[in-house]
Amino acid sequence: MTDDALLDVRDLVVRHGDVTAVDHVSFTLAAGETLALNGPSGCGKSSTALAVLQLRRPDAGEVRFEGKELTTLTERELRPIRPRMQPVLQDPYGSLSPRRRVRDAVAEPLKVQGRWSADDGPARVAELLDRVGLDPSYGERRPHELSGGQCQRVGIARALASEPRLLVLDEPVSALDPSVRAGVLSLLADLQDDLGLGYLFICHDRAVVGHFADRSVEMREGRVISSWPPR
Ligand SMILES: Nc1ncnc2c1ncn2[C@@H]1O[C@H](COP(=O)(O)OP(=O)(O)OP(=O)(O)O)[C@@H](O)[C@H]1O
Repeated sequence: MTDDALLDVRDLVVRHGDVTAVDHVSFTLAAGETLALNGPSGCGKSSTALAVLQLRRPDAGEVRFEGKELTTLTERELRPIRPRMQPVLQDPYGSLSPRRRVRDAVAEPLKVQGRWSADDGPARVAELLDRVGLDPSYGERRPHELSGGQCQRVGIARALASEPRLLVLDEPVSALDPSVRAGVLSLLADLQDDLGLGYLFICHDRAVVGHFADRSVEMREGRVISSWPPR
């Protein structure tokens, strides 16, 4: 176990009925680093991501985040930790409520976590939108009034509202037009530089992985079959 790891996953196992989706997977991730989970459809990437986030409790193994073992914690004990590890999902529209304005989607984590005040809450939302490259006037829009790339930026702003240390990015650019992918990846790189975030970056596209990740592990049928650079 490495002391300076932001995330240290050991022998993770996730079963869906008879299917072992994740079969003794181990990896570490440091703050400020991007680790890609790469591999074909069905190899267990999303199951790994959900188990890291404790959105699906693993069947065995350890998930140590900021030095704390999460798999043995109760839901109540996890509550203060959850904001610090945030997912960003593939489908930018699906992760936002269609009826809710952008400003309310970004404000929600602040309100739920008791960090909202009428005095400075709206300014914080405007600042978060600006941080992801959106004019604060976009706060008045609803998801269907945004492009896919803008919508994904809102998803990132919403994740940042929780002041996370780790983003679990599950195919964050796969649903986007090739022409807007580079912009979103470059935003993620800037945010990582500025905030020292760790990224667990799930991606099936090797070209994107090679360009964006510091390290990668390749999965097949629930197992890690290789890692780059080699250990
Ligand atoms: N909720 C579930 N119930 C039953 N089986 C599941 C469930 N989720 C995943 N699986 C199975 O577990 C295995 C791993 O799936 P998982 O979604 O983790 O892989 P993936 O690499 O993320 O695939 P994709 O890139 O298509 O999302 C697959 O065989 C899948 O069918």
